[in-house]
Amino acid sequence: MSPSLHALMEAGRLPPLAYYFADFVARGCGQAPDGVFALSAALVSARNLEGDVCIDLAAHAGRVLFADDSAADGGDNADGPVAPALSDWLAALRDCPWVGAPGEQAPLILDCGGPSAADGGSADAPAGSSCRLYLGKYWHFEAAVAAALLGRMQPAADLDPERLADGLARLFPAAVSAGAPAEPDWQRIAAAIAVTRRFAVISGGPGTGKTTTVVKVLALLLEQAPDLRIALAAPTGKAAARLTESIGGGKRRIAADGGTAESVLSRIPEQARTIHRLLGFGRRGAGEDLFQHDADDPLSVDCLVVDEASMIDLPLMARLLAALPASARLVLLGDRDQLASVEAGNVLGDITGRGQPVRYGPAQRALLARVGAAPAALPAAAASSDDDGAPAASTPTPAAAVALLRRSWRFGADSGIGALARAVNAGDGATALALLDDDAHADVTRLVPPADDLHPACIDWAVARFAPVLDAEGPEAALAVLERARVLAALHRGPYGVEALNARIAERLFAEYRAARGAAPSAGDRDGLHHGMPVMITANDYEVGLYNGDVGVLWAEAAGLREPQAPSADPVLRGSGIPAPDAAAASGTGRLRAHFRAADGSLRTLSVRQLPPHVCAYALTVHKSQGSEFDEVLLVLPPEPHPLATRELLYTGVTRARKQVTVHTGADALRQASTTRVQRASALAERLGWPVKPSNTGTVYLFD
Ligand SMILES: Nc1ncnc2c1ncn2[C@@H]1O[C@H](COP(=O)(O)OP(=O)(O)OP(=O)(O)O)[C@@H](O)[C@H]1O
Repeated sequence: MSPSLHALMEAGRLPPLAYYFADFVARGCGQAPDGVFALSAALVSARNLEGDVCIDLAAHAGRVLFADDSAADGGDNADGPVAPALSDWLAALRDCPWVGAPGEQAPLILDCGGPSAADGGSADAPAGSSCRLYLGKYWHFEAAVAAALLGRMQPAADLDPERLADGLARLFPAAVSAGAPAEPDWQRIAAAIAVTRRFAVISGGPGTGKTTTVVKVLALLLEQAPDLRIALAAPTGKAAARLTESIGGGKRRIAADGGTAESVLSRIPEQARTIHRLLGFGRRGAGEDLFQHDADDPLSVDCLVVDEASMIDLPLMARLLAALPASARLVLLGDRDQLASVEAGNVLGDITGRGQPVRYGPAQRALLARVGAAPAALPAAAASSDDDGAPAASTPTPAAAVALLRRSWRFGADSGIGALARAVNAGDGATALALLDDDAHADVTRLVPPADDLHPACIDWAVARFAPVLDAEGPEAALAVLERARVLAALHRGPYGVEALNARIAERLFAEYRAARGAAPSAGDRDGLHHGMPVMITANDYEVGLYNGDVGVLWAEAAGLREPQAPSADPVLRGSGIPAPDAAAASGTGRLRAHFRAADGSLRTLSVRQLPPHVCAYALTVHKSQGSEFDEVLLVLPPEPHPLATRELLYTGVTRARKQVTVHTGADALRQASTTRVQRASALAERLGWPVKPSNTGTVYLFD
């Protein structure tokens, strides 16, 4: 007999949230607690927590669910519940009043309207093979995002093509921005797409010039419409700060080149905000983020630019689009090959076709040629032979809104990081391994882990980079030191996870500080916090104004020392490697305060008692590192292949490094990660009109 949902939860194979949701809805509509409906609800909820927007029933029908990943048989554990055959499953779901049809309000929604990723959309697939089951509100999020984007897919009206062609020629002079003679100027093409369309995505790897291009896009738009109201946003405070900095840099470069009038440049804003701040301080209602701006109170903007779009999850994208007036332009910047958002969805990946080649039809190519942005014949990557004979596209395909930047200006031909990122992105584990192991590239190295433990050099690496934080002159300088290097890991738990890494790094730093000075660094009065420690916020706090992913540093006001104490008996504090502060001793030292860099670059200071939920951040998960870059990165993967160590994770981790990356990995683990792709179930790509295909190779980048 297969275990009950309750037993699965107790065994850690079903998240409690998924169990309680399934139990609640099954009871609510009078279904058996372990019946098909409860099982379906538990599966949808559990998959949603893992990032899927829906489940494709055909992909699960007849299979063991909630298999034990840690089982010796590799997870194919026969004692899990088995999903019904597809036809039985559909009949049971259709029989249940709490399973709604598309558009209805219900806890679960069954949508059999689209093609299925599981069967590749073949015409002779069995009936029902295209059925997806959603948590009700996620169906509505997905439908709303698709509708809002499809509503913006037509080319922009009211453009002066001659003025645009002139502006493109000024801002993208061929000698500067085209690379090798045969290579099209992708930045110019991207700019032309973004200006001529109401919705555009500019996707590219690190240093491919996304921000450089978008500043020129804004200049071109302002040359067309001087009163355009522009807003800049990013998903995290860190990403917003970087966007602010890059936009400022881009404006200065244009000013130096004289590409446009000073009066135009002065109207390009530099200040980027977090999406949460842009939408207005919200509150949490019924477990959801609610914002001031929505469809009833839309944003006062004509053009919104959002950076790091790969980090935007489906619910946030739905809320952002709801608050954006239908007439406003939207330009998304990001890297479609990076990891998807932490929460459910792979919005940028879906919008850009899940790694499929981007092919422009005749209408798009004619438009680009008209504004002088397309060479007479775009190469195969941009123009497909199979659309040559197609009728002029009256229905725009989503590819028309997507521009891929393929040349990195940051990583030259001799850059190991660039070559490594390219190899990983192409799924070429053998080349990636060779790059890490040969001596030709000093900027990429590998630490070969011992069989069953972390290589001790990992902790040495971190201590060498973080010890200077404790000697910094103040919190500003400490943040600057912290921003230079980071340990990134694939996992949370176990010897290779961020929890253990943080504990070991903190313990060593603490011990070395005490050995050198005869006193421990100042500690806070809770949670093992101490002077010089980086912290990352893990939940949005609208009142305090700190958001998930923000990183700050704890700093004792009068960089205080106190007497060493015995290690804590408290398991939480013991886990952090920090002795428990005794209140009297702590009060005699400098008071610990937390400092964060605001989006405008200034420092925000608050007491540790005001800190929203947070974790120690010497080591971060790769997911949490999105939107940040560091000079040096140590990327810790488990020595053996692991399902969470994927190509997207490896690529994202490697490309967080600007100057040096060290990868802690076994050879098989690296090869396997390079070929394992993240597949999140969703129908957004198909809703937007992309053909149903599993994602294939990542974007290929050209280097100097
Ligand atoms: N066409 C170009 N010619 C010369 N240098 C360029 C060009 N485009 C971008 N660069 C330079 O490359 C660097 C990266 O550009 P930019 O910041 O715009 O890239 P990005 O894709 O936004 O980077 P990030 O990975 O930080 O998001 C900048 O120093 C910029 O000046």
